[in-house]
Amino acid sequence: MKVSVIGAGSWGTALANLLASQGNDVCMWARKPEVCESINTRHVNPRYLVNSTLDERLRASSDFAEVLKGTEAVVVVTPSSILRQTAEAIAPYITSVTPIVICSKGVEEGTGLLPVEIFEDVLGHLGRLAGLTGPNHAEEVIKALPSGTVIAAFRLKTAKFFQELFAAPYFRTYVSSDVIGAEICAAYKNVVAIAVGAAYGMGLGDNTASLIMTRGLAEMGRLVTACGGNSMTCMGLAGVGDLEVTCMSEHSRNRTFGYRLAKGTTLEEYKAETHMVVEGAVACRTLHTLASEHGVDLPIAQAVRAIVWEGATLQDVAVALLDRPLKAEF
Ligand SMILES: NC(=O)C1=CN([C@@H]2O[C@H](COP(=O)(O)OP(=O)(O)OC[C@H]3O[C@@H](n4cnc5c(N)ncnc54)[C@H](O)[C@@H]3O)[C@@H](O)[C@H]2O)C=CC1
Ligand SMILES: O=C(CO)COP(=O)(O)O
Repeated sequence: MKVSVIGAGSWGTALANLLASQGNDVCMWARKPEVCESINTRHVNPRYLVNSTLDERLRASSDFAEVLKGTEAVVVVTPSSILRQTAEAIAPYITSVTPIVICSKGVEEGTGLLPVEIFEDVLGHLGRLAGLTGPNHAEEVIKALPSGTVIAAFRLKTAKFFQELFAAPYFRTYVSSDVIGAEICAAYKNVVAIAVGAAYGMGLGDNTASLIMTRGLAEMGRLVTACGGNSMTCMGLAGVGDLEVTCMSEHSRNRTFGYRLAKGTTLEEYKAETHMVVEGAVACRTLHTLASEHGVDLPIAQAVRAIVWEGATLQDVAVALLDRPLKAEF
């Protein structure tokens, strides 16, 4: 199948490589021509996953027309902050029924829209849209280490289309009809991972990490339910699965950023050092829009927001969180 992957960061590269290795005709869009040149000639992405040799059949271009010519499926893997501009950029080159799966994790600033909703807003035709999310660090998928993921779509046929497309011996794909739940979990777990990383950075222990993860999961469930999603999604790969890997893995940018934050590194310094997105740093702000709209209290997300964007100290925020009124667990 002719597949277009939009975005050549770590996750775009790993997914494009997976699809090419399964025999698909894959062309990946990268912003920088030198990245395309390196992928096409040396089969290496010079900026992300630099130690991996990519499938020789994988091609790259910085020209949307070339990448999307004759495409039968589009895989979007840009940072969530540019999803709207990505949807607008691909619009002239796709048909009104081309299936699109969005693999980015986040919530739109200002509107509170989820990735699939942003694409619906720009391109219409909700039925051909899907979201892919789960505990999937690119660093492990590129090495073909077994992973599982969830493909959520409002239309089962679309979810099954992408389930078949991505399925590989080491990549197990599940379908779900809960797009809202899956995409809220995806955005939310990154925020909790920053809090866990920060706790470790402050010298706190595994009990603290577990407390943050479990109460973070409770917050996630409240928001998913309030927004019309299925709270059971929080118990699956998109929820607790991804929460666990992002809070605990050495590969997690969000967890590492939280750790470094506690040691005095700012968001700008961390991003300049790694060239990588830290989606949770934005999501702690954008999720607030959704939470306020639905009257949901999110103390952990609020704490992360106060530290990252409002200059609060970790110490003060930790004390305030622990000082909240005592209550029943559920
Ligand atoms: N890295 C991972 O293991 C996973 C990442 N994701 C999600 O996938 C999305 C992409 O993440 P990564 O691939 O990790 O990102 P990354 O940090 O590895 O790379 C970001 C990519 O976006 C490009 N980019 C940045 N600003 C841009 C702009 N204004 N216009 C066009 N391109 C721009 C960069 O050049 C780079 O190719 C995020 O939403 C992330 O949460 C989801 C699952 C796993
Ligand atoms: O979404 C991810 C794993 O599923 C990636 O998380 P990080 O951005 O924290 O690395």
